[in-house]
Amino acid sequence: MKPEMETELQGSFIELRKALFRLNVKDASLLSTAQALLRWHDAHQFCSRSGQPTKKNVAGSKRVCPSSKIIYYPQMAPVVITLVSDGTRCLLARQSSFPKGMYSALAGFCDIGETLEEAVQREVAEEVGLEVDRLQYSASQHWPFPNSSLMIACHAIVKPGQTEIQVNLRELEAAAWFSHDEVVAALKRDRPYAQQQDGTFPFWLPPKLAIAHQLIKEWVEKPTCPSLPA
Ligand SMILES: NC(=O)c1ccc[n+]([C@@H]2O[C@H](COP(=O)([O-])OP(=O)(O)OC[C@H]3O[C@@H](n4cnc5c(N)ncnc54)[C@H](O)[C@@H]3O)[C@@H](O)[C@H]2O)c1
Repeated sequence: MKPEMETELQGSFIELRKALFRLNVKDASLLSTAQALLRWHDAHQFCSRSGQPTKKNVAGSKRVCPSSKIIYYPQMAPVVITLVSDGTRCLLARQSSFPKGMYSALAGFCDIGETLEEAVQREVAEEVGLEVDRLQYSASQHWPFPNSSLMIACHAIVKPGQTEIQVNLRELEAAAWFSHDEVVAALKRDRPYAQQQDGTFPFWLPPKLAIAHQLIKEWVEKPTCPSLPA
């Protein structure tokens, strides 16, 4: 591990986020994995059955309770992230906690017992009131915020006639359809945080490090998803 990354590991959660955005994608992935493991060890120092201290193995890949013999392994929570399209536009949303002006794809934790397909359909229905089908897997990513998540990214198309968004304001601040040109322009914005003269912030997209960026870029390159079955 590079010395500057070891230093970053000592930092707080906010510092970690800043560090990740400064690094290239590969180093950021290493850093986020290391930080996630450190946080997991810190949060699993005691056995949930015996209450006794657990012991880390030499590799740091698990913890064992000498009393109950239970072995604890680091875990990741599966999260689906979906770029919904109607064939010509894509649907992006923002939470009030996002940086001003930033929109992303729809994301949500999988419920226990759900398939990925069911999780995508439930999350899209819950967040924007739309039914989707024709799912296409894109890629996956480890994501350290707030704890370790396995982001599973896919594209989906709304069912015919299903384009009216009903934003669930308990989960989102806003959601909207964006044209291809609007998304292309947003991807080119190099100083997204800059406030405009009228006090508003321009529409911008997650940085390259986030799998949301990759999903959006894929859609820009193939907006009609020709590889999806008709
Ligand atoms: N890498 C990316 O491009 C990208 C993009 C968007 C979201 N994300 C991540 O995806 C995750 C989910 O996104 P979101 O918008 O639903 O996040 P969120 O933080 O709004 O979480 C929604 C709710 O899920 C519940 N929750 C938290 N941890 C859980 C867990 N382990 N299992 C089940 N439920 C849990 C909580 O009640 C929380 O309020 C977040 O960790 C977010 O950081 C990553």
